[in-house]
Amino acid sequence: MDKIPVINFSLFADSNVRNRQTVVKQIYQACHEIGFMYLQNHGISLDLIKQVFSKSKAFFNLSLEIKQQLAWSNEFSNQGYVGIEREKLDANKPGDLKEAFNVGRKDAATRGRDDAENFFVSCLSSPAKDSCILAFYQACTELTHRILQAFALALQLPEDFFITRHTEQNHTLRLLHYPPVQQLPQPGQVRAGEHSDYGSITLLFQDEIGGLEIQTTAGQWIAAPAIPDTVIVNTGDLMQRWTNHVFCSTKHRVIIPSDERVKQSRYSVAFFCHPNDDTEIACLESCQKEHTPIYPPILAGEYLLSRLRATY
Ligand SMILES: O=C(O)CCC(=O)C(=O)O
Ligand SMILES: [Fe+2]
Repeated sequence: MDKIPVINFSLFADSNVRNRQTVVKQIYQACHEIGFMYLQNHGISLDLIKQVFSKSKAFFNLSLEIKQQLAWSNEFSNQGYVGIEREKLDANKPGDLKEAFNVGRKDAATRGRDDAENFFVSCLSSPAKDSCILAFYQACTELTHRILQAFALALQLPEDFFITRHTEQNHTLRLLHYPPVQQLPQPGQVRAGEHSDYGSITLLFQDEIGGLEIQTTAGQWIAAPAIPDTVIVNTGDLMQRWTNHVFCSTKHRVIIPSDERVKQSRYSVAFFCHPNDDTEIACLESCQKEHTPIYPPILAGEYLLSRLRATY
């Protein structure tokens, strides 16, 4: 598959079992062959998405000083502001030309929140305090649950198999801003370095600027432009481990536009869906037909921490 499929997700809620089964098959094929898809009729209100983008713009417009008061401080909470060039999604390349703000739901005590972060939570300018951002977090959680249901059916598992392992809301909602590129980038520097995502599924909403590319199994980079009224869904590394590569976690990156758009900001919003920390990610039985387990079992929480440590 060298094209990202567009799937009408409303049919998954259809009372007609055949229609439902058709969507499940399309999702299986997309995850198996390319690891990315566009979902139409995903159920998240366009108005809410617009509001989130405008809150994001307002936040990134704040002074660096204010944003730094909300700085990301450790991989345990994985929350807060990440400045330009701080993160290297591709560890071998210069830092990414982007800034980000991570919003999580994780209970403070279980992730060892320190005093600085208590300050962050109480800070009024924090998007993590915003009701529209929290409503969006909830809407994304619900959408990922419906997708996880389809995944379970696609893999011949009980319908609630993945949902019951995603109850802690360990997910991270990430606002992203790629500022206009005014200076010559360092060699190999891009807006977001080549990487695959760490968790089970990612939802991605983007503006019209473009630059997102994904790598096909043949090694070719193809553009993944915004398609109105759709959300991009991709499978992450934990899902790839769980399914023994039946579902693939595909490399992607955000390049610097080679035209006038280089002078414009790009905004996107990603929702990284993660299993409960104590979920053992061990190769699913229904995924052992083609080959024996590729990876040893690992706990989801430990895996995520190791990946975050490697990128900051
Ligand atoms: O901004 C985008 O379009 C992609 C961002 C991304 O891949 C990520 O943050 O993992
Ligand atoms: Fe990504």
